[in-house]
Amino acid sequence: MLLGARITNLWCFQRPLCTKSPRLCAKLTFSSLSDSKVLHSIDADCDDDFLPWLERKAGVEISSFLSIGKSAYGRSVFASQKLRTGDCILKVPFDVQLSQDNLRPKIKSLMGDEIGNVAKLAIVILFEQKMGKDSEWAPYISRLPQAGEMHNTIFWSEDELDMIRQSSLFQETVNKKAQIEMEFWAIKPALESFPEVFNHIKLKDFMCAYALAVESRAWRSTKGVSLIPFADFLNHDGLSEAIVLNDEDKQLSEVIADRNYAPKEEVLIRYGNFSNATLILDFGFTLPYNRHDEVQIQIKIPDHDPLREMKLELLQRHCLPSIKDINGFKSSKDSFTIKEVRSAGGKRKGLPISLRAFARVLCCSSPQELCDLAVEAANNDGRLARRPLRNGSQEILAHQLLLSQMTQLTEEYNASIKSLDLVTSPSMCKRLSLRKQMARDLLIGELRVLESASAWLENYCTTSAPTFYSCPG
Ligand SMILES: C[S@@+](CC[C@H](N)C(=O)[O-])C[C@H]1O[C@@H](n2cnc3c(N)ncnc32)[C@H](O)[C@@H]1O
Repeated sequence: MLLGARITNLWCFQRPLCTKSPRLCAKLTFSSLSDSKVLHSIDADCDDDFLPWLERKAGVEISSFLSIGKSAYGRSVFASQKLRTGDCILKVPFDVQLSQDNLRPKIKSLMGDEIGNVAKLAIVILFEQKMGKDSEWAPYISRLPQAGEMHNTIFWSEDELDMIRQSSLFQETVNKKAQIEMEFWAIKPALESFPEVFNHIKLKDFMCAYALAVESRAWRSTKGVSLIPFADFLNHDGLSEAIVLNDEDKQLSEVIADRNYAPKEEVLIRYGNFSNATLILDFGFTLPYNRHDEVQIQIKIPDHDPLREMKLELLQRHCLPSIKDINGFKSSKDSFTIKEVRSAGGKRKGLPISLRAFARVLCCSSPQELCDLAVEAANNDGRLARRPLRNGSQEILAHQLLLSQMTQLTEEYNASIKSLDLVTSPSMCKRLSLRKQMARDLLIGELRVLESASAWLENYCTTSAPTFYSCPG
């Protein structure tokens, strides 16, 4: 739930930690996941003593409303009594949260500014893990997931990654692995100064601490990023309105119930508005239906286009490298993020304006048309091709071009989804079938986005044609 560096930057979440101001974080809606989930079993063997331990450490009560139990998705948190909307169900003081401040001073002194907060927190985890029972955090650290228990794509084998090659998540995973590796080599010399603790530390260990313990369960905080014991046992529901809030005045993190809960019901929060791609990369799971799914598409100006240089120059002059339009769509040069086109109050929202502008430029067939666009931009807000082209048939052509790209991508996605049926191993293990299901959820979600875009484009091309043709020039 930490920051990530998805291309879109949409996922710059270290987990969205709201500074508390509205008492109840958002409007009240009922979460779909939580409706039917009740306590499977209190994890009596190991978890009955966790909250009392944390409360002793904090010197204050953390929650009288919740208990830890097992869910279909590992540990989870359940209502131990009736909860009402607006109840503050847990409060975790900052001083029982783990951050880079917990780094031993000797180790800290060897870490340069080039080492990021996440890497530093990962070292804290590794250190406390190595201390074993002697760690003052042992009851918490021992409950963090082990390597092999999580399914973030950075842990997928090459064959498994092949299942998602169609999605931009494939490249994001490659980039992420490279980034973690780079950080590991940067900190390794410092760690080697403490052979008694970090003896023979391997990239794999660092990667686990980085991704397992930190990225999937740390929140952005004033200290960079922090692990919030107990709060991080809460599972995710994309429709929940409850999130983790920070109260800087009281120096604690808290969660407010976004609805009523019956005793023993699983309590869920929303980690953020994350697509399945983000959820797999950072958390190692997907939702069967995720309304935040999105697709990265790249559109290139063909090499054989005689106006290529002129178009590139024009785009560079008028389009900033990264643009966020009013609908929250982000894009950079020739790469665009599209979301599901929904009908909002009967009015369809459409595709990102920047993508449509790009297509309009792409469709120009003479230097004069490009000059006209440049003049129009200069006479307006400086942005290129934000309005329908005056030439109606060109406008349709631009959108047909997008439609053909969407159609091609749709076919490729359909083929990838179909080929998942062929993915099997002699004894199809639980891990592979789980990851296959995640790949399916991801691809199906992205396909849904593409299909909605195609439908919108088809409609635009059909319904707009007469209007454009009737007002030439
Ligand atoms: C912050 S932890 C939540 C506690 C976790 N279940 C545990 O056992 O410690 C986040 C992890 O829980 C699991 N998880 C949370 N919500 C989920 C969901 N809706 N579906 C599947 N897995 C989920 C994923 O493994 C995720 O990486």
